[in-house]
Amino acid sequence: MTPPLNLEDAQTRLLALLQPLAVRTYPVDGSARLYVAEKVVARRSQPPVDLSAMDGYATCGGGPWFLKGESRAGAPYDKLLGKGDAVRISTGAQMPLGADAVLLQEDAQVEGTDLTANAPPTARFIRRAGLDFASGDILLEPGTRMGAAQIALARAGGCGSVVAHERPRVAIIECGDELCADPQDCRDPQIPAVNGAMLTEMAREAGGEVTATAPVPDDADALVRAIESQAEAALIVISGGASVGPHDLVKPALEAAGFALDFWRVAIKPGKPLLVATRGDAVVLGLPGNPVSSFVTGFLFMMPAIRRMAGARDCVPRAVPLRLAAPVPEGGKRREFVRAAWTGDGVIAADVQDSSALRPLAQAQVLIDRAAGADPAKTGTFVPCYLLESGGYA
Ligand SMILES: Nc1nc2c(c(=O)[nH]1)N[C@H]1C(S)=C(S)[C@@H](COP(=O)(O)OP(=O)(O)OC[C@H]3O[C@@H](n4cnc5c(N)ncnc54)[C@H](O)[C@@H]3O)O[C@H]1N2
Ligand code: MOO
Repeated sequence: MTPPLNLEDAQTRLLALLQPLAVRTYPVDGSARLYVAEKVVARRSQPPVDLSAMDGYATCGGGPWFLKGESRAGAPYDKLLGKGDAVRISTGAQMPLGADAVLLQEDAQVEGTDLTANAPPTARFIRRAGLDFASGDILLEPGTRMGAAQIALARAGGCGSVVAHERPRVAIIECGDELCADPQDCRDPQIPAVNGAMLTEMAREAGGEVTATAPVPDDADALVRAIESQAEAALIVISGGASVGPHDLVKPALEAAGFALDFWRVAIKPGKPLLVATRGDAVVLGLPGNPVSSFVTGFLFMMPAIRRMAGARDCVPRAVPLRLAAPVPEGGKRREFVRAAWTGDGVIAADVQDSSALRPLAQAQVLIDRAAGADPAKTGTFVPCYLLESGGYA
């Protein structure tokens, strides 16, 4: 048996098997979780003209001023202001020609058409044309993930569509005789199947278009049939049966279906018995069945694999240093991904780190990356952490 790979080598091997998918044009409003394949370029400037950043008065020169009219958002005042002139102005309304400052409404005194100030007007409240971007600027680089802010930016730039990679088709197969599809109708010794639903969410978050099958029994033929039925998928993810027991059938089933093993086992905890196999262009990712092992390997391997096919610039999660709010013991034999909760004061590792324990996982905001054999770390130490809500994709 070859020794387990280290994490980065295993991720590199998996990603090298996959290519970004074809590109097409998508309406910008439907582009969430896609990765742009071509630069998104501004077709207009933002703001297109100088605007007021506050409600108040656009003024020209020192006061007092004579109020000549109003500039509202969408309805500008279209005459030139001379010294001593002012107009009422709203946030987002165009600065009239000749105006050089904005007087805050709170600092203004108005009597009829006479305006005086308790504090001087300032040019700081003018939002200059092109402050955000100018026409022709690159708004989004290829490989950027479309999300709420990116959709807003592309729209602001006058773009109605983006060119992005197709969503990778991902098939998720969970296996085990003990698994029951309906969590409400599950009698001992059956257990509710959780990994399929969990990995489906994670795969969608990474940009995949997911098909999940009902749990497959621990039977090599049934598993082969399930794999063959998903032959259209760019990535087949199998959860469970990846270990060494007599009912751990994934490896033999894959061999029977003509897949070649690329690698098996990675030196991480949880998640050691991960496997990758290929047949032609088809790639199978076999994740260990313990739910937390499936989650962690889904996070470290499945999501990056999907991002790679979806054309992401950065595929693997990125760690950020966070402060320990409680000490952690020395690292074990394998590099460990420790479930931890974020408090205002820092991160606290959960007491229970068993790879079957879903409660500490669901209460965690981060995974602390603990090197094998790391020294014990005290409160206040900064440790590398992966943020779970963003899929570790910063
Ligand atoms: N002799 C050895 N035994 C084990 C080793 C080893 O090296 N030598 N590795 C252990 C490690 S580490 C892991 S992780 C597990 C992974 O095993 P499998 O991938 O074969 O997973 P299963 O045996 O199928 O299931 C493990 C556990 O998780 C539950 N499970 C599985 N799938 C689901 C699901 N979809 N939803 C909910 N729960 C699920 C299953 O009932 C088991 O309790 O192997 C160790 N053993
Ligand atoms: O690697 Mo297993 O995932 O330790 O439980």
